[in-house]
Amino acid sequence: MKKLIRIGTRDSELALWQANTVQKKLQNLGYDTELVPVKSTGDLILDKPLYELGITGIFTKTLDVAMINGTVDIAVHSMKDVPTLLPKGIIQAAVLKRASSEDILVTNGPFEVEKNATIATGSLRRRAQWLHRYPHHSLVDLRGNVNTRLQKLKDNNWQGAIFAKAGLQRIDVLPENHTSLDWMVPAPAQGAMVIVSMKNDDYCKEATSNLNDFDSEVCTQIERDFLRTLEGGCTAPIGALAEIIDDEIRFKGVLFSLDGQTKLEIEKVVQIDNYKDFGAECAQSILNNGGKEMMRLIKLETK
Ligand SMILES: NCc1[nH]cc(CCC(=O)O)c1CC(=O)O
Repeated sequence: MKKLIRIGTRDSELALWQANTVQKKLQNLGYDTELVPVKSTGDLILDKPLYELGITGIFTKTLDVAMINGTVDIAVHSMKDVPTLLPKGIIQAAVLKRASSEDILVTNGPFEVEKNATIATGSLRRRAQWLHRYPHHSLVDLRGNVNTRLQKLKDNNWQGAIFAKAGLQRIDVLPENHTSLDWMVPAPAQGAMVIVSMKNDDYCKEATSNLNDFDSEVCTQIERDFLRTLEGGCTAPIGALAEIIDDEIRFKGVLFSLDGQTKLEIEKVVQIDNYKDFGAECAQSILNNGGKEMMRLIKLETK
């Protein structure tokens, strides 16, 4: 029997673009769909850095509740915003083909890294990696959706702000004045969109399975296993990127101290067939080589 699939989404322009994309793909497959935008806590509290709020899943919780209450059937998220442990009863139904995973610096006019500079970002991971490379720079916090952040950059006397390239490309606001930060390790699953559904909803699971991209699923799983094994529910400067090249997966994972001074890093290659425990093993190796102590300090400092 044909059912209406109600697609839950945040109401930012980027979230709506992503949910719209999923809606179109499902409609092309013959499914009936409807978009249901909701406001998330993460979009309402904008005056504090994310890590200070101490809530994981701040962008996804409202939609989890809507799905459990049955007011929406599926939800579309930027996968990097989704906690590594999903609430009971909710499953990852599909990972869409990943876009660019890269971080970029959007600049306010000409910019030379040698000089003193003020760079804006709300992310511990971006902040730590920036300070590791440019210890003489100052960093300021920057929150809000993509358009708000672009506007704040224009309104302030900062030299630049850091963004995920995929987010700017999706809503077509990538400014000309940007530089690629190919040395920065992205957030686990950056650039990937995920659809979640209820575990017992066979109709939606079947419908959305058509949208899954296996390579993106494998790479994001490795990155998120790495994250889950390292952080155990807290927020830390962690980057991870897995890429499939021929029949191999190349992985790079990093853990930084909050001030960016200490960096633990792993780079490893694995055959695709052996990907299952790979992310967790890479994290274990970091934990055994100084990572445990570093995570303990990060937890103390972000409390
Ligand atoms: N936390 C905000 C967020 N979540 C997903 C994206 C961009 C899209 C993506 O990475 O998939 C962004 C914006 C940014 O980091 O600049």
